[in-house]
Amino acid sequence: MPRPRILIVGRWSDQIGKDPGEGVYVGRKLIDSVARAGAEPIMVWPETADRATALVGLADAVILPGGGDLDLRPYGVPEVHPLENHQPPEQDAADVTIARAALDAGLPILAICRGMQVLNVIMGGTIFAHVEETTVEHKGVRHPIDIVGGSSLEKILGDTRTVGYSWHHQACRDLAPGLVLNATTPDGTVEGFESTDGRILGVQWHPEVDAAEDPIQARPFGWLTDSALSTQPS
Ligand SMILES: NCCCC(=O)O
Repeated sequence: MPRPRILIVGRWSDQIGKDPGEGVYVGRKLIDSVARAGAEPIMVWPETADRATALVGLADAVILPGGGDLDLRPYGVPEVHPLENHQPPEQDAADVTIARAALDAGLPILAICRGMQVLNVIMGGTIFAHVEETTVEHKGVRHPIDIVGGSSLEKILGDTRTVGYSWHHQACRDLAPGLVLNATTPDGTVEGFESTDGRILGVQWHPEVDAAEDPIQARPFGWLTDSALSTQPS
């Protein structure tokens, strides 16, 4: 069976390239995590919904990676929080068009941090524009989580109750229809969700950061590869 093809939406940066100084990239740890799980990582940067649909048609699964903040104004949040760090509209369009196309195609999706928040709002959920620091530090730490018993996440992570590297100032508030909570931090922050049909896994932390050294953090990529293989024609 061929290695499944996993699309990863690129991240915009003004630190890449010489002229005009903008580029699109995927972090090395994310690429390595996918390859190590037995799949082929393919970076994509769609600029229209039609291109996103065409790209998704070539793939077996999708990763919506982490990154800066989504502009929430198109999703019913009129005020921009002063600490929001919006990405260029092209970044939001790339993530949203691929996410919508993957949902339409029924492809497995691993949504990480920003990707999880993007998926939640486009499916009809809501986001906290800024989460004040509580008893749980959310910036650059590995913190404890409570995992919902019987969830897919529990099957994936087993007995571990500490997430990998986590850095965020926003968080999912109300989950969209079709998504169910699978993990929270002790302060109640949403740390993960999954779809009722088993095709979507969202994690607020970044499993790719520790996946090379920590086999548990590699498991979400194994889950995505297995899910992608199960959708390939036999
Ligand atoms: N909002 C983008 C994901 C990272 C963060 O919440 O800071």
